[in-house]
Amino acid sequence: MVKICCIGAGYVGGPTMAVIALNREAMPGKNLFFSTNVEKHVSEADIIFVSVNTPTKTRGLGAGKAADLTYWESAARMIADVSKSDKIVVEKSTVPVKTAEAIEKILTHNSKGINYQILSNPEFLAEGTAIEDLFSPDRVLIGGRETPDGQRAIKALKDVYAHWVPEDRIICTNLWSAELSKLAANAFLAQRISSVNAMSALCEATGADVSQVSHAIGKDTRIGPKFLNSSVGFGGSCFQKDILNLVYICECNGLTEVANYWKQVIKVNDYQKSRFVNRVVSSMFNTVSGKKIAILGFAFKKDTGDTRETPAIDVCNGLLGDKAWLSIYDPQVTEDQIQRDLAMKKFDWDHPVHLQPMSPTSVKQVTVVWDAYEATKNAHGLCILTEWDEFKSLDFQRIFDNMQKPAFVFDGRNVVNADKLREIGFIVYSIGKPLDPWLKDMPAMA
Ligand SMILES: NC(=O)C1=CN([C@@H]2O[C@H](COP(=O)(O)OP(=O)(O)OC[C@H]3O[C@@H](n4cnc5c(N)ncnc54)[C@H](O)[C@@H]3O)[C@@H](O)[C@H]2O)C=CC1
Ligand SMILES: O=C(O)[C@H]1O[C@H](OP(=O)(O)OP(=O)(O)OC[C@H]2O[C@@H](n3ccc(=O)[nH]c3=O)[C@H](O)[C@@H]2O)[C@H](O)[C@@H](O)[C@@H]1O
Repeated sequence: MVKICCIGAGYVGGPTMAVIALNREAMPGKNLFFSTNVEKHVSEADIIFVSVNTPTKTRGLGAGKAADLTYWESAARMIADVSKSDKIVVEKSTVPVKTAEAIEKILTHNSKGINYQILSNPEFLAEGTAIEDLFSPDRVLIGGRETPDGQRAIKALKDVYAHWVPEDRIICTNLWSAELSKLAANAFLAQRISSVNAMSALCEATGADVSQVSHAIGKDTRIGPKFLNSSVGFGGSCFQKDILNLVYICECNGLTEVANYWKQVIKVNDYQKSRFVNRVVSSMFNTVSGKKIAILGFAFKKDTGDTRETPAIDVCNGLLGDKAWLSIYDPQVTEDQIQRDLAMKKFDWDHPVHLQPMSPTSVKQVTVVWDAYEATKNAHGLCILTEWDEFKSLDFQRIFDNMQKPAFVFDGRNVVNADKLREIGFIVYSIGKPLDPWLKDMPAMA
């Protein structure tokens, strides 16, 4: 029986190993172990997955763009140190194109006669749907060397997935295609959101409604309906990181135009967040200084407590920069996390916790509460930054009664019924929707 070990038990490594284990034995649970004795398990394994962090570099060459492969390299060196038999090493982390070549060099230069085959097997799961995505993936991608040994390694990994994934969904390619396809998939997905968000600004300027536009274009089977929801901006641990990485690789290959093309996806995302902040401030008489503003939702999307690169961080920091007082409510994010996020430097979050900066001093204009009604009490405005279902069924009359007047709602996820809220008396801004008369007269966006 093939023995599998995974280095890195985070969002990707943990669920991936659980699903592989569940699909191999009649008695699931007896074949899945979590251990810190990494040397022992690596030396016993036939196939070693590596799903450690690959954050954006914060210092040195390529800072702010290139992937930091420190954790990957240390995993590879450890594999080289402890291995006594041939190994298949699987890149599960998202890595720059050609990483396999670097890993191969580290392993073979320390090989003691052991044969290593490196495979690229990127992961496409999304958070909140990880188990469904792993059980029923659109595709599994395996890249390897085009040598007989490389092809044998591909077959060995294919056999692992073939326990539950139909064969026609397992795509085998060369190494570089597999590595690049992961970056390309995330870049295309993020590009769709930036495209619809760019349209949202034009919708506001013209009286078009972005939901109607999305619906109309999504009906074209060549475009398709998914991933066309306008928002305050995309977040999450990977879209920005992977596009920056792609941009860096293009630049290193002298492809400036291609790099600039993809950079624009991030620029539009940043524009969308600052556009939202500008809307809030300009609507409220051009100042939010000393005003209480409720923030409903802090996670980067609903059904997760994950705040990595959440647009809420930039929106909150933008409002704090204008001296607002924020009262934040998210059903799954803790006060400690929010305080850390608002004080942390860009990209520091994507390192193992023990390597992150010590607990920062808390931002004093921020309070975190466990109830949307508490958050909105006496507030001048409320901003919806995550599309939690519970925000749709809030008692907005009660909220209105307890807010300062005029009372503003800024819906960054298009979750509330703007007409109903206007009937109650709110001034409502919904991303990409025809503007409230109040907002029409306010200064145009930067
Ligand atoms: N989060 C997601 O939804 C997806 C992430 N990815 C990619 O997968 C990779 C991992 O991402 P996540 O699982 O989200 O990260 P994570 O931060 O949740 O997990 C990584 C884990 O690796 C551990 N680690 C780091 N160095 C180690 C070492 N030398 N030995 C043992 N453990 C070590 C860390 O302590 C951490 O627990 C990244 O490259 C990411 O881009 C790919 C698809 C989806
Ligand atoms: O490489 C990764 O880490 C993963 O990144 C994303 O998954 P994830 O970040 O978990 O979440 P998504 O559902 O893709 O959402 C990302 C962001 O885009 C936003 N979004 C999504 C869809 C949409 O129509 N509009 C929109 O603004 C979400 O609110 C969220 O902030 C991809 O969907 C996964 O395929 C990929 O494996």
